[in-house]
Formats: sequence, structure tokens, C-alpha cells
Amino acid sequence: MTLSQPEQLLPSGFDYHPAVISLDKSIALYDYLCEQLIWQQPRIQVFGKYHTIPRKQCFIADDDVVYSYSKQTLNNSPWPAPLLAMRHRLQRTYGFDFNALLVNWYRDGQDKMGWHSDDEAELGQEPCIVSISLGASRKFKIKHKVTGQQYELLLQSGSVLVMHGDSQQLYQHALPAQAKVSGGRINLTFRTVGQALTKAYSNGRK
Ligand SMILES: O=C(O)CCC(=O)C(=O)O
Ligand SMILES: [Fe+2]
Repeated sequence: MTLSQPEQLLPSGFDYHPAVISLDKSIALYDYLCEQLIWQQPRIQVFGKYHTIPRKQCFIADDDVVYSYSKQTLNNSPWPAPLLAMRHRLQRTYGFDFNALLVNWYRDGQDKMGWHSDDEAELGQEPCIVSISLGASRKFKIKHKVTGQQYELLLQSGSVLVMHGDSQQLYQHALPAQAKVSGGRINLTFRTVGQALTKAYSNGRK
């Protein structure tokens, strides 16, 4: 995996690298994951109300990782071989052992993720989150928590978005619905979950 220079103007702490994985490989991996992963669509509690999340997800992690999402502990799925290989490659590139991977499947443009920061205590003060996109291109929005300044980025199949430094402290991000998008997209977010393992993963992500 070679990384090209970021091409789009983004706030510090967000680095976008298009075409890190070839288009053919990224689509083949999309198809494989659609079929092979055990997908869940949990109901979560946000501000006291229950919602079914508007996407599917699969949480892949080492056995000793415990991660909760809006008061529900996620079931750890084992690492499929291609994702384990990717984890090791990313470890060599970034120097982090990514022991957890939240996989999101946006079946079409109706599926989405609301504004949030990945700032849970168990990810540490300045987490490094590596986000890989497979399938349909989707808009990704970033918003400064204080000034409200927004940035928009198109996440293309095979791209890598790295969020690091104070990106989670200063900004929120979201994947808005795009009614005209008919294709599906899978997003892989590699994370390192610290040793204080049982904290809540609930941060208002809708
Ligand atoms: O689908 C995406 O690109 C964003 C996913 C995300 O923000 C998350 O899983 O925390
Ligand atoms: Fe996120």
C-alpha cells in the first residue's frame, strides 16, 4: 500500500489519499464483505429515544476488546483474512496496532451517519482512525465544533482517510444521505481501543 499526497484542502488532522487500493480490488473487496460479514442493524438509544441505525454494521475486533455503542455492547466478529492482512499493512504504515474495526455498510444513498466525533475515552486523547472506502462515492462532511466552519470531501472507492491529532476534539464528521446514489458503499474504520476497555461507545452517532 503506497500513500500519495493529500489532494483536497482539509483541516489539519484529516488526510485524504485517493486510489490507495485499485478500483478493481476495492470493488472485489466490497462484494466479498457484503457476502461474508454477519451484518447487524441494532436499535440504539439517542437522547432517550430508540432508533434503528440507518445503515448496517459489523464490529470486528480482538477477543479482549470490549466496545459499547449507545449502551449496547457490540458483539466482536473475528477478523476475515483479507482484513487481517490490511490491519498488518496499516500497522506497518502508521505504527498503530489497530485491534478493532467498525465496518459500516451504506446499502444506498438513503443510508447515512449523523454528526459525531470518535472521541470516546477508550480511543485515547488523540486517536488515529484509518477509514477506507469501498464502492459508491459518498460525500463526507466535517464541521468545526466552535466556529461551525464546514468542509466537504468526496470519498472514492479505494481511498484512505486518516483522522488523527486533535481532529476528534475539534471537529465532528458525518456521512449525509444522498438520495440520488443507488450503489452501496462499505466503510472500514480501523481503531485502536485502549486497555480501559469497557467504556461507552455512545456519542450520539445516529
Ligand atoms: O462512513 C464513513 O465514511 C464514516 C464512518 C464513521 O465516521 C465512523 O464509523 O465513525
Ligand atoms: Fe466517525
